[in-house]
Amino acid sequence: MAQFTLVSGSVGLITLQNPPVNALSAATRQGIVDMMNKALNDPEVKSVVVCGQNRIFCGGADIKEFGTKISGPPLIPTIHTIEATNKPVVAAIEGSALGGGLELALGCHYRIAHSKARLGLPEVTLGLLPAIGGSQRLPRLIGVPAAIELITTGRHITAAEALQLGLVDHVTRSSTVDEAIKFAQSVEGKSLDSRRISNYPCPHLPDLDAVFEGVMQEVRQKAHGAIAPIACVQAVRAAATLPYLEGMEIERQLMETLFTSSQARALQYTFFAQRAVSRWSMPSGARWDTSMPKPVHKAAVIGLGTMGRGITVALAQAGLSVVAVETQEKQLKEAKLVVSGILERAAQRRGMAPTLAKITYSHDIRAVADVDLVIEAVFEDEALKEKVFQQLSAVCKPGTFLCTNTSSLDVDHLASLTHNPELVVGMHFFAPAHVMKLLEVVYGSKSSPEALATVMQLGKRMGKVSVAVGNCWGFVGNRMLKPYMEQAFYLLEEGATPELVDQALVEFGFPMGVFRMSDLSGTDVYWKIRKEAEPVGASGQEARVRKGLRYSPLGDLLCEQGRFGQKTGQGWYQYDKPGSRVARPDPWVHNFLEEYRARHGLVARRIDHAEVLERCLYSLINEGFRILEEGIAAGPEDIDMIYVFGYGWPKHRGGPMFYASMVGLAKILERLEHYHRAHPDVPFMQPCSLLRKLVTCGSPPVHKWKDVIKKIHSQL
Ligand SMILES: CCCCCCCCCCCCCC(=O)CC(=O)SCCNC(=O)CCNC(=O)[C@H](O)C(C)(C)COP(=O)(O)OP(=O)(O)OC[C@H]1O[C@@H](n2cnc3c(N)ncnc32)[C@H](O)[C@@H]1OP(=O)(O)O
Ligand SMILES: NC(=O)C1=CN([C@@H]2O[C@H](COP(=O)(O)OP(=O)(O)OC[C@H]3O[C@@H](n4cnc5c(N)ncnc54)[C@H](O)[C@@H]3O)[C@@H](O)[C@H]2O)C=CC1
Repeated sequence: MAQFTLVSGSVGLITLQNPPVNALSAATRQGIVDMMNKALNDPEVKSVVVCGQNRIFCGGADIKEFGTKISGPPLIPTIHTIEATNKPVVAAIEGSALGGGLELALGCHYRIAHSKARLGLPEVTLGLLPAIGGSQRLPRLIGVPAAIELITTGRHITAAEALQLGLVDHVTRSSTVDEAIKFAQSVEGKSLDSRRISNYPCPHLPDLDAVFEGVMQEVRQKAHGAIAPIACVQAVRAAATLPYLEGMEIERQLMETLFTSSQARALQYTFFAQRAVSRWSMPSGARWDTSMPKPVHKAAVIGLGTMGRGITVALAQAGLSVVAVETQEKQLKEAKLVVSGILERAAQRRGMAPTLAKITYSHDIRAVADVDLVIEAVFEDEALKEKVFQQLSAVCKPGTFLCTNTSSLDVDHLASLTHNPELVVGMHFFAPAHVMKLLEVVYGSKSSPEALATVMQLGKRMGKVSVAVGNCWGFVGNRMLKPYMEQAFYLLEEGATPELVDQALVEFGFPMGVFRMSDLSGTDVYWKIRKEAEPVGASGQEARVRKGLRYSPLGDLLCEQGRFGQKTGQGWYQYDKPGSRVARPDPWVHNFLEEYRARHGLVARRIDHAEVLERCLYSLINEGFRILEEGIAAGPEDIDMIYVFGYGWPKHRGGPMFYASMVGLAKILERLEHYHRAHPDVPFMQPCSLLRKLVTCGSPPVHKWKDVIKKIHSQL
C-alpha cells in the first residue's frame, strides 16, 4: 500500500498505492509508517519525497472505514516523526491532496504541487474536522482567517490559490515528482528549523476575541444546526491561542465527539449515496453499466421563461451548442439579456471568455430540426405541451431525444403523442436551473435504456446530481411534498402560525420553512395545481372535506385574496414591497386564521415543534416508503439525494429515508399510527405496508432496504 524506492542515489521516494484515490486505509497508513521508518533509518537516504500512485497524491482517510472498528496505526506520531527529522521531506502533490492527505503534506518540510492539483480539508463535509494536526498547522501556515474559511467550508482550492496563500512552496506544469526529487536533493543537509510548521507561532490577529465571536456567529448561521463547522472554529481558536500540543489535545477531544455523531454518519452516507445514484437501474433490468449513452453535441430548449433560461445556461456551460426557442418577442429579448448576463458574470469569475457564441435564438420551432436532444420548458399547460410534443416529433431528425421539464404532467402521455415514445424522458430541473444541483430524470414506461443513459450522462456533464425515477404524479420530490404541505395547513387550522411551523423546520435544518418557501415560489403555483385536481371549491363545513377526506382550503382562501407571496409583497408573511426578501409575521394572517377557525368551530390549541416535525416529516417519509414499494425510486439513496440536493433537506440529516432509519422505523410507525387514529380521514398518515414489513424484519439499516424490498417483490 506504499512503496519505497531509492532514486538519484540519495532520495527515498515513497509512493502511496491505494486506488482509486490512495485513501489512507489501515494498510496504507501501515505502509506509510513502515516506508517512512525505512527511509529515515537508511543512512543512504538523505532526503525523502512522498507522492501518490496514478497522479493523485491522496484523497484523505478511507471513508469506508468510518463507522467500522478502526484498526491500523494512527498517523499523528508518524507526521510528528516526519516533521522532526533532519532529512528534508518533500510532498509531491498531483491530482488531489485532501483531508488526511493534505495533513500529511503539512507535516512535510516542503510542498510542491502540479498546476492542476486541488487541495483542501473537506472533513467538515463529512461531519468531522481535520484531526491529524490540520486544524493546528494550517492557521500557523496561512493565518487564521484563511484557515477558518478553508476548514469550515471544506472548499477544494487550486494549486495557484494554494501558492498565493503560502500553502505550497512551488507550482509546476512539468513532472511534479521529478521536480520534487531535484528539489529534495538541493536541500539535503540544510537546516529545517524554519520548515516545521508546528513550531510556528500563529500569525497575530488584533482583537482575537472579537474576530472569533464574529466568525462563530457567521458560521453558526450558515451551519443550519450542523455541529462540525462549529467544532472547526473551536479547533482553530485553540491553534490561535494555545501552544501546539495543547491545541492538538483540543483537536483530539473535538474529533472524539464528532467521530461518533449521527451527523457524521449522515454526511458520510450522503457522500456515497451521491455517487451511488449515478449507478441507475430500471425495472426492466436495464442498468447504467450495460446501457450506452448517445453523444449529444447540440441541444434545444423550448420556452425561455424562468426555467428555460437557466437550462440554456446550464447546457452552454456544459459545452453544448444550444438552439433556444421562444414564441413571445418580449420574453425572447429578455431571455437573451438574462442568459448572456449570467454567462458573462460566470466567465468573469473564472477568468475565461463566455460561451455566448454557442447559443442561437429563434421564434420558430423548426430551428431545432438538427439537434440531438430537446428540453421542453413551456407553460405547465397540458394542451400546450401536447401540441409542442407533436410538433417536435414532426420536425426533429430521427433519433432526437425529446425531454420535458414538466413538474406534474404525465411523461407517458406526452411520449404517446410522438412517433418514437422510447426517445422521451422527463428532465425535471429545479429553479434556478443553472444553480440547483438536482436533476430528477423521469423514465416513462416506454423510455429506452439508451435514452435514460443519454440524459443521465448529460446531467453529469452539467454538473448535476442526476437521479433516475419512474413516472408518477409529482415524480418523487413533489409527490412527497404534498403530504408535507398538507400537514402544514392542518397545523394552522389546529392553532399553529406560519412562523411556528417554519421555525420548527428551520431549527431542524431546512434553509427555510414550508410557508416561507411557498411565499418564495408563489402561493399560486400549488393553487393552480389544486384547482386543476379539484376545480369546484365548496363552502362552509363542506370546504374542509373533499371526497370524504380531510381537506384544508386555507391556501386557496389566501390566494383568493391575491396574496401570492413575495412577488406580491403579501402571502403567509408580509414584505416591505413586492419582491422584497425580508419576511415579517403578518397580523392580517393571524386574524385570517382566527376568523377561519371561528367560522369552522375549531378551537386553537398549543402546538409544539416536536408535533410539527413529526407530522410534516413523517407523512413525507411515509410517502417515500410508498414510492419505494412501488419501485418508482430504486432505493432510499435516490429519494434522499432528491431531497438533499433539490429540497434543502439538511445534509447532516442524510435525507428523509436515512433520517427515518436514525429515528427508528418502529417509532415512525408508532407515531404514524397515532396520527392516523386521530384522523382516519388523512390517508397520507396511514402507515405504508413496506414500513410495516421493514419493522417486522427488525428494522434493517438503510443500506439493506433494497435487499428487503427485492425479497418482498419476489414473494408477490
Ligand atoms: C471513538 C472515538 C475515536 C476518536 C476519533 C479518532 C479516529 C481517527 C480516525 C482517522 C481519522 C482520519 C481523519 C482524516 O484523515 C480525515 C479525512 O481525510 S476525511 C476524508 C477527506 N477526504 C475527502 O473528503 C475526499 C473525498 N473524495 C473526493 O472528494 C473525490 O472522490 C476526489 C476529489 C478525491 C476524486 O473525485 P472524482 O475523480 O470525481 O472521483 P469520485 O468522487 O467519483 O471517487 C472515485 C471513487 O473513489 C471513492 N473515494 C473517493 N474518495 C474516497 C475516500 N477518501 N475514501 C474512500 N473512498 C473514496 C469514491 O467513493 C468513488 O468510488 P465509488 O465506488 O464510485 O463510490
Ligand atoms: N418555475 C419553477 O420553479 C419550475 C418549473 N418547472 C416546469 O417548467 C416549465 C416551465 O416553467 P417556467 O419556466 O416557470 O414557466 P414560465 O411561465 O416562466 O415560462 C414559460 C415560457 O414558455 C414560453 N412558451 C409558451 N409556449 C411556447 C411555445 N409553443 N414555444 C416556445 N415557447 C413557448 C412562454 O412564452 C414563456 O416564456 C413548466 O412545465 C413548469 O411546471 C419545473 C421545475 C421548477
